[in-house]
Amino acid sequence: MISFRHVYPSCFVPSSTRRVYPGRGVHSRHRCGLVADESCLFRAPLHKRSSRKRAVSMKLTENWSDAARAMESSQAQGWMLFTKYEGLGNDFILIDQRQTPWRALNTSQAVRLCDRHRGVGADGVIMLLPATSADADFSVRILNADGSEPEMCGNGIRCVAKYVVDQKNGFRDASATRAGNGEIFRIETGAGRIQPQVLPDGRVCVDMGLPILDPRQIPTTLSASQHAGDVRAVVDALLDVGSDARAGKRLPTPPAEVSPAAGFEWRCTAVSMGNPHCVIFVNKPTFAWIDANLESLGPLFENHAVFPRRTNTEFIEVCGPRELRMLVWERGAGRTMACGTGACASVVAAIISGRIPPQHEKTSDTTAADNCIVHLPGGDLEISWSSANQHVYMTGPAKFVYRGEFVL
Ligand SMILES: N[C@@H](CCC[C@H](N)C(=O)O)C(=O)O
Repeated sequence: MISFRHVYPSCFVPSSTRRVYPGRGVHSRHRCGLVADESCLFRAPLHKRSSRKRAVSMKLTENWSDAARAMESSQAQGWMLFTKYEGLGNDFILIDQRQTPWRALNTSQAVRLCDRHRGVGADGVIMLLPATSADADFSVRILNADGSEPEMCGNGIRCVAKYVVDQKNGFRDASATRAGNGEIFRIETGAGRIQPQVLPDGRVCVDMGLPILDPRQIPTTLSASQHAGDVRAVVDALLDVGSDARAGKRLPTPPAEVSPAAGFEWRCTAVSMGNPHCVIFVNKPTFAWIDANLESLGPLFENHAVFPRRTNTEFIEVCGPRELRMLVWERGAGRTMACGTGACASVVAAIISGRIPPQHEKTSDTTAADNCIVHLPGGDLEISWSSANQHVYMTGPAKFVYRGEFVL
């Protein structure tokens, strides 16, 4: 027996007082907030024009076989089933098209679905699709909240792996921490094959592959300044952001203790984890100032001319010998509570720039790695950079939020 819990009115927050970070559950201006203790069906017709039609109708069910039947008949009428997952508050609408091919979402449909006021609300949409080669289990296509298509998404891959494990169990207890049996999934992404594994403690460890440091492949027009192993990398390159009059007007004057106060010259280390990242190391007061001004500052980095495919930007305070604190402005999604590829890129940047001493030389010992904890607004990620195969591994949680269906 599934019990349901109304979250209205606690989730009904007037837009003027809404928190910067969106809620993890059903979150809407409409009186629709309803979260099940174990699971919840949420039916959201996303009509373009009439705001009245946008009102969300709930469809409650007491068991999952009823739900599955209801979903099947709904699909025949054009309703599409989705499942919402979150990894440290970075939230995604998963659409499983492995068995039931459906047309791919286009940019404007993804934008409408991700809209936190008029849609379901998420940082991105992830479509699970059949594999295109024999050495993969399935593939994913990812869309950012602005409809653009990134190559990779670390938190999203953890969510997808957890989804596949929960789905095998019919989503019973999906919202509880469900132990994995260590099965490794081989997932094709725009950044190559990525391998997540759901661990016995329910967290997901992802082999994120090799970091890319060659500026042409990131891509950035910033010049490589330093050797990192065999390649030349962009390390602490000078980047002018916010000093021109138009940009300057949008930024409040930083207090004296803020490090880039002189002309807004930032030091940037560029790393790709399949998608581009610009990592900026700052001191504690600067970190606080950036947090207060991220909405003005973030787009200036994201759209800077030196990043021809735009960039994700991480602001990092080194807060311990092997600990980083991170704020992120994501390409195509803005401020998010966490970014898995960003945390991996930041650890690589901290090591190649000498801010974190490497623990190991290259070795054939597969257990040797440089380990680091990254504190993000949504929680912590464990990142380790293997000294044996130079792959980066990311470990963190992924949680079921609710299931629902939409028509577009
Ligand atoms: N949040 C993600 C990254 C999603 C893609 C990114 N916005 C991009 O455009 O590259 C993560 O956890 O890695």
